[in-house]
Amino acid sequence: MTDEGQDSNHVIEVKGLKTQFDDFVVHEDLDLSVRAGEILGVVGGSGTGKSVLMRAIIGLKRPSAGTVRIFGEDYYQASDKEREVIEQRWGVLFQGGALFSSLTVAQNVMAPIKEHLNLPDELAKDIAALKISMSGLPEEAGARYPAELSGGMRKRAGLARALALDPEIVFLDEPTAGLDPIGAAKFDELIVNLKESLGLTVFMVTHDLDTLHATCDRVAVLAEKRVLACGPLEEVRKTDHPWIQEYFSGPRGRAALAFKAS
Ligand SMILES: Nc1ncnc2c1ncn2[C@@H]1O[C@H](COP(=O)(O)OP(=O)(O)OP(=O)(O)O)[C@@H](O)[C@H]1O
Repeated sequence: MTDEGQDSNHVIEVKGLKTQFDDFVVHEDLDLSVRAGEILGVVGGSGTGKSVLMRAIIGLKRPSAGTVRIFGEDYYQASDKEREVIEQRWGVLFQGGALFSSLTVAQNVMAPIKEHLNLPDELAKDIAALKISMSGLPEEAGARYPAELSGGMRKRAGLARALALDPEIVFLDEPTAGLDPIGAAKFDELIVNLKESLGLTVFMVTHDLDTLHATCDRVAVLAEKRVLACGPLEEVRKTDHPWIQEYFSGPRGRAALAFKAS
């Protein structure tokens, strides 16, 4: 079951995607669309290719077949200049934050601003401070180095950097992995607030069932090299597939559902 169809409201459209490492095929004939303003959660068993899919969409893993359209543009057919324009319209939070360890949080957030926008230092600093605050970090966190932050703070710092250029799409790779349940729930809340206040589209790879319930408008399940089901969680969880049944209706899936209902 997928509810893809044609929709001019799609900001990401992946069609017939094939990715591989030498002879090892990760995705084959994969279709997926992401609608403007939604939070789409991508789930699937370990090694099903969630991260590789995200990397294929953001230009870090060239597909061997298929198309990736972002904002209506064919990303892999675009010129370098066109690609640069597209890339400035998204932000990425990699697992672990991927911050520069030798830079402070503020300098990390300023890095994309300085690289892409020709702004005076003072203005870049003010923008960085705003993004740090939007990500729920105290002002003084800007002066700290990544190693001096807790895991949850590092995620927020990574998010501040992902928001640096006022993106329309944010890609999140397992944003709540490694956070305690309270920290994870707060991060979920932050993502939903940012989506609502900024109109962000969010593409999120996650294993976290509570996050899926708390944040996602739709869920895409990766299995058998493609998107096996995509739609609202209540519909996807009814799909008759062993992994989907195990994942959503196993003990942890039932607990997440009960938590949501409480
Ligand atoms: N650089 C690489 N070279 C070779 N194989 C790779 C590379 N990156 C990923 N793979 C393989 O591609 C497959 C999909 O990897 P990917 O990291 O996307 O899985 P995933 O669904 O995100 O897994 P997990 O939930 O465990 O993080 C895996 O079998 C992995 O070993």
